[in-house]
Amino acid sequence: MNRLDTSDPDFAQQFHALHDWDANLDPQIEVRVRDIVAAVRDRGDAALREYTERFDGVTTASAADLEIPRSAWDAALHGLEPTQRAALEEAAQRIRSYHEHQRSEGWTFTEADGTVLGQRILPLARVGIYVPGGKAAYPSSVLMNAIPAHVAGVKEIIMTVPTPQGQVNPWVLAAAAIAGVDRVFCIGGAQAVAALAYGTESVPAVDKIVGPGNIYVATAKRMVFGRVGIDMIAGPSEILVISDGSAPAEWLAWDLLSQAEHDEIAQSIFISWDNAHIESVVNAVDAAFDRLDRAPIARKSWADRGAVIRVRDRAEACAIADRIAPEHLELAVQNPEDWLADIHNAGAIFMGIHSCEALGDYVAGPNHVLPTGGSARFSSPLGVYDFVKRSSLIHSSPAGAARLGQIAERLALGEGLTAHARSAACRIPKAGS
Ligand SMILES: NC(=O)c1ccc[n+]([C@@H]2O[C@H](COP(=O)([O-])OP(=O)(O)OC[C@H]3O[C@@H](n4cnc5c(N)ncnc54)[C@H](O)[C@@H]3O)[C@@H](O)[C@H]2O)c1
Ligand SMILES: N[C@H](CO)Cc1c[nH]c[nH+]1
Ligand SMILES: [Zn+2]
Repeated sequence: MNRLDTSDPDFAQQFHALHDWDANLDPQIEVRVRDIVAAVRDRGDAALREYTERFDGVTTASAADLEIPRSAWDAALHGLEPTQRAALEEAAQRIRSYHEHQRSEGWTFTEADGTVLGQRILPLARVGIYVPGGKAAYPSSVLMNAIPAHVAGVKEIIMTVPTPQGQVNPWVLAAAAIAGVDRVFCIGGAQAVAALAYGTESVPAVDKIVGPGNIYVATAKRMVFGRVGIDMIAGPSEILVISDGSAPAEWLAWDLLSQAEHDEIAQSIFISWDNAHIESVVNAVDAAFDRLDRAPIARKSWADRGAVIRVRDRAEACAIADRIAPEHLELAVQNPEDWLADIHNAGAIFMGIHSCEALGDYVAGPNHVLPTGGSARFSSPLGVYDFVKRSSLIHSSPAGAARLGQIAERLALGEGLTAHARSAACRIPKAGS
């Protein structure tokens, strides 16, 4: 774990290094992803089946085997223990009711001359949701991706999820059944993104691809953007905990490790001004590893990318949080509402010592697909707004066309665009007519 202290003269340099999560990524990844995307675009199902065999160890007798039939999801749902099913259903219900608040309506207004202006909002027709499945299965991510799409009114939701060595996670399938997914394909990585973007004989092309994934998924999403919409480029998961010492060290250790266990390149950062509290949390983290199923992943993440930053005071803590712009920010402090005015950049803010990130990851209701890598400076959690598009409406009255036509004509002539000028001018009644 990296130890930083804002009073250290090297702080700026060390802080910069902490941020650079993609500095050591293999540049060959981009080359490989480009080849995969091109192959799926050009050779469709044949390439998709080859990559699914190579990267996930899944051999298919025909392209039809890439799709997981609805009967399998229904069986998975019915096979869950009643308590497991109730947990998924309650999480789904809470996520749905939270996202219903994000619905927005179109609007119009009428000007004095009768011209009507407005905006229409319509759901996207077909979206692809990428559910990660390489190192762990994420039924919660099925709910977080599919439910806002459903609330937005998307007509068709196509889900892809890799199934390494053919292991289909029943929770993932059950979540698809609960969340209103329409079709599920057992494909992952860059090849799944390419299939959704370009379509193959089996996988329909979609309008937008959403959902988190590893570097292959993120790189492929970046490449197909423009051909289709994407939600964001989500990098490895992150948590930043700021503590005034009011939470037990052990609670905060679990919070930090809850992100470290996702991925070797996930990042957990702890900030406080209280030296004794910092040491207690560091010791609590060290003592916790042996109790983790995914200890090797968490150890590596904490060792390489984890950090403890000692600050002088609360103002410095807020300034650093804003510079990091974390995916998740836990304000493990008393009166967290007093801090909000000083925090501007964070994907999700967990307020007070009882609001741990795990609640938000699964069941609180807000979305867990969040901007990472500092992109919370300019982007937002996945939401219903990601599954709609807006069209402007212009319904000019004759009087409006006559008045605005004169302005448009003048501006068009200024740009040297004669057809534009004539188009506007021909709607201006001639004097005396
Ligand atoms: N932000 C969120 O909401 C959220 C939620 C869950 C998970 N995550 C993150 O998503 C990521 C999931 O990663 P993952 O790997 O477990 O699953 P993944 O589904 O993103 O990736 C698995 C796929 O990667 C491809 N792949 C693996 N090695 C490859 C190689 N050498 N060459 C080409 N392709 C290769 C394979 O096609 C495989 O199917 C983690 O970083 C996790 O932290 C984020
Ligand atoms: N913390 C992840 C988002 O960064 C979401 C997740 C899914 N399951 C557990 N956690
Ligand atoms: Zn998590």
